[in-house]
Amino acid sequence: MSDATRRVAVALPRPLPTPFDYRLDAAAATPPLRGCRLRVPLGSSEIIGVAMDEAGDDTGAAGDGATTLKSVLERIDATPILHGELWSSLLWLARYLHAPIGEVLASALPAALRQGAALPETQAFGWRLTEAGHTALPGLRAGAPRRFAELLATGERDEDGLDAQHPGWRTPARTLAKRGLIERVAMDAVSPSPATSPPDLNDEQRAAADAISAHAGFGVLLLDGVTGSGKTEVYLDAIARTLARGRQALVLVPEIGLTPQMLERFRSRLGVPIHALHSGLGESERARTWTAALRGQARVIVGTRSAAFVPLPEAGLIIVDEEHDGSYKQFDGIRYHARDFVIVRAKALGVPIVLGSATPSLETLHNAQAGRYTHLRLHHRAGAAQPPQVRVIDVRKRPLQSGLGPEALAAIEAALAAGGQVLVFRNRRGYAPVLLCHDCGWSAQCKRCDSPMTVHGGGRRLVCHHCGAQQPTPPACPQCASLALQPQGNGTERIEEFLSQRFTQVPVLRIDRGSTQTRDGLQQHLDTLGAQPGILIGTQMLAKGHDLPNLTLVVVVGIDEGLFSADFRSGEKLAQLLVQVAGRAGRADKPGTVLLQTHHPDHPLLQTLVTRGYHAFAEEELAEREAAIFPPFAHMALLRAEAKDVEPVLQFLRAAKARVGDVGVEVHGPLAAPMPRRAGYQRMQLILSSPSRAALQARLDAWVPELYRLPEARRVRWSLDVDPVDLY
Ligand SMILES: Nc1ncnc2c1ncn2[C@@H]1O[C@H](COP(=O)(O)OP(=O)(O)OP(=O)(O)O)[C@@H](O)[C@H]1O
Ligand SMILES: [Zn+2]
Repeated sequence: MSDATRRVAVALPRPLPTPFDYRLDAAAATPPLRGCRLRVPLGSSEIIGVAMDEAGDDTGAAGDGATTLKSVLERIDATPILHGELWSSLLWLARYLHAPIGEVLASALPAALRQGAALPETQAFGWRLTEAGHTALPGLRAGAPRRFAELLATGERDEDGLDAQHPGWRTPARTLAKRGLIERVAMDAVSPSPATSPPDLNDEQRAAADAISAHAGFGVLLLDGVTGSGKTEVYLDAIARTLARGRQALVLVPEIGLTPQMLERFRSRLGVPIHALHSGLGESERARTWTAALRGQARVIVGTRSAAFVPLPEAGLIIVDEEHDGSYKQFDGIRYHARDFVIVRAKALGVPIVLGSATPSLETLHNAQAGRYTHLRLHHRAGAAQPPQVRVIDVRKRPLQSGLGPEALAAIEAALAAGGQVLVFRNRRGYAPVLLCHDCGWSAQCKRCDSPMTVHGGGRRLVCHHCGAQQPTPPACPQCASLALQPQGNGTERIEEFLSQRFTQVPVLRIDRGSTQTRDGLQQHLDTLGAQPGILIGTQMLAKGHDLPNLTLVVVVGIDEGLFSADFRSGEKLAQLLVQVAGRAGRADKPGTVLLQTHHPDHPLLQTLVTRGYHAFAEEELAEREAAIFPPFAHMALLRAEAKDVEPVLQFLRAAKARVGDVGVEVHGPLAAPMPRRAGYQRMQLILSSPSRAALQARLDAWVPELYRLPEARRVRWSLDVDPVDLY
């Protein structure tokens, strides 16, 4: 190797335990190199990796191995795109999850950058009314140009926001610009121009907002406020103050919480462009937002799980809304928890982080009780709204029609007659959960999963919700040829069918993943309903984040299966869901009622929740978890493995188990996964558990590298999940 080359370790987006070494021309190796993307050969193809360090001297390897090192094909970035706090936090994440560093670094990058695209142009432009425009506005003829001018009169608008919220804005803009009534401006040249002013915060909101702003450095604050208590107003106040200090704010929201309405509320209140990051965006838009954050141009970033990876060079505040939400955990690939990761980032950045929820996770409540988090409470609904009245309805021996009892039907009728809207909540998509032969007992099972197929399309189709397999409903029973095939139980489709026949005078809308593919679709649905009386039937898509002022009745059906699930977190999840759904009712001046239909009216979870509330439930649940030594009183890691046959899975997990050792960590398994077969794969797992996070981490440090070397590992697909949220 000549003097003109250097050696560099490159992290590749592959399940490899360590980076690979490559050669790099000295001319291309000038620092700063660490955190720059490099195009390198791998096997017979090319791949984008990230330089792990400044290029080193290659003399140590000269002569022997060095000649076999392949050369870097291209250095993509002149300066690092991953550096500073984000770099060190990602390294921490890879160590904590015991995940390949190259995969962790790659998942922090938007797909376009991961594939080697150059950093995009990020200068944002917007439009504003000129002085001539202000003068001319009252005299403009009615029409699109006037409407656009009126919009700009409420404040400058950035082009991205216009594209998203006012498609078709360019034509009227051209007309107005020609007459000198509006002008195009670089967005960082404009000062915040809020179009709406905040309500007067009540005392609890004020105290919470002040407590957040009083935090100069790192601190975790739990904003624990009942549904409709005005948590969003507290966030907005804290973000406005962050912007005034010249700092960036990052807001994480659950997957279904990021609606155009929510973005518009932020934009109009804060008066700056809001940079949204979610899976509905195109790749180039995501890369642009990420890069704008890297350059400090994006001041407010609102995004779902993966927004936890945006660079924050001028960070001032991080907020996690609905911190208990399951969508913050990534379920495949790099299994990070966005909330937990941004807590680590906030600490490294030295900024406060707010975790908001009406139903905080038990982990978070436990941390607050231990004094690690500041606990801020909002006990009351904001404005004039009252808490909803919750009633448990015993439906044992009662006649049910598509799952609805007489009390629920009477209540729906009364609510509609009074001009209100009704939400019927059922957390099952499709027509019916099972297709059963009434003559021989046969039921339709997925061929590839240990699960029944769900009936869809009014009974015409069978769909597996686990692997996506589909088929037409058989005309007769495949086992006994009888024609007595009956859909059993009720999904949202069937409830919709029944209610739309029964209440013909009002709109009946079903909102679930089947009927509503996009966030905007959901909003369009809600817009068609407007304020008129009507019925919404929904899954958990409708459980949160929506403010429907006329919603006065919520009926919850089919919760009983959740009461008896084996998963240790199922009680917590059910309680959170019930409280969040109930929280949709009576959010404005009309009082709300919630009916919980059940065959188990005396179940302790329901009793505690209804008579004493979520926090009393959480206390009891925490006591049980402590007694059983479950999280948050223990820390877990799950080793999952799957293959077409069960034998190699067992061999791998047994070999892995034999190498754990027994210091400070308990190992359970190999156990079948709760769904032992899925999409044709046999699935099993080992559970590692320890009261000490440090002890568990120390064990994993030694153990995981060994797993890569096990010969048995080659015959299975395996993955490690640190802090699993469910055991599937
Ligand atoms: N101080 C206030 N005075 C009057 N109205 C308020 C005040 N704060 C909030 N509101 C209104 O109360 C409603 C609920 O507020 P917000 O959406 O902020 O609640 P939230 O706690 O985030 O709700 P959830 O967790 O249930 O989604 C909104 O319509 C909001 O405009
Ligand atoms: Zn299946």
